[in-house]
Amino acid sequence: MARNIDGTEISRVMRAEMAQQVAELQAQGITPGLSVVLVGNNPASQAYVASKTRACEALGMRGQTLNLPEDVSREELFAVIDRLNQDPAVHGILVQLPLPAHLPYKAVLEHIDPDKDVDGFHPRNAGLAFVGDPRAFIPCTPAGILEMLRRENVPTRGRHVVIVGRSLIVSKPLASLLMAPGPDATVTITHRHTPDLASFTRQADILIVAVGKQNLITRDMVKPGVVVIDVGQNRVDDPGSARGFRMVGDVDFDGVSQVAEAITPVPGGVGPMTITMLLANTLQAARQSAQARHT
Ligand SMILES: Nc1nc(=O)c2c([nH]1)NC[C@@H]1CN(c3ccc(C(=O)N[C@@H](CCC(=O)O)C(=O)O)cc3)C=[N+]21
Repeated sequence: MARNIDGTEISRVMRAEMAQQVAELQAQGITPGLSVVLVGNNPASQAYVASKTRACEALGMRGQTLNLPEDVSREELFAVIDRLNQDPAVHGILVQLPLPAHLPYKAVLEHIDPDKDVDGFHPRNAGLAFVGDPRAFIPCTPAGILEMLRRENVPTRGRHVVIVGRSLIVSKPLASLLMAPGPDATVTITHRHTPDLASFTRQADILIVAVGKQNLITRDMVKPGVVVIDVGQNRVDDPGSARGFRMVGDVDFDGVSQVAEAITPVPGGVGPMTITMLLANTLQAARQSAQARHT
């Protein structure tokens, strides 16, 4: 039976460490602040944004949400971002994705000051991360997965990591981080056009799944002893539960647990770690802005 990798518990430890660092900054007169821009009223996005700002406040940081109407124009959204870019009390800016179709999300992400881009989605940060420059903000989900592997003593050197999915937000930065000196993994990325997915996933020493499809990975598709990281966040109807739904990942947890060495649950795995790394990036942004003012 697989060991559970508990993202909630790792997050609790990391957030306690960070609360201490926030207190130290506050003693210097700096309160780290995150502003989240939410366009429209998608219930899942509203829930994620609320948990991000709540996590900020629990650490003694400022968490602010700017909720803009679904039909906001590109110019109005840019003006809001300009204002946050210029506000010295705002250290981190996050524009919640996905955006409505009429808004060009790449141009929007490029409009954020790269020094406040705590998501790490601005091309400058993506490029810095790609070349291994420590000044980059690392996207929160990849950073959270690396931190989990490190803290759970999962070796990566020379191991075959198979990543299912090719997203800009998770898979591409994660592949580049895992193959870099340090982690030293051998990395394969598969995606919707990869024939015979199982022939790849069965080779994985570490299998990372970031697609958004319930039960994509079943027990027959993994090698005994594999470490499985499930990035999926899928809602399934559950009329008996308080919210009317429950969260599941992309992996058939019960089946794959029979053969895996370790596995991250959903909820309580990668999700909380993503939020923890967002807090870490906001703290880093606040520290760097303090340093910039002293030089
Ligand atoms: N600019 C931007 N940055 C993001 O980082 C970003 C985004 N847009 N858009 C959407 C995705 C999704 N995402 C999640 C983070 C944590 C949980 C999380 O903590 N989930 C809980 C369960 C949540 C529940 O039960 O409702 C868990 O896995 O334990 C979920 C989803 C960040 N995203």
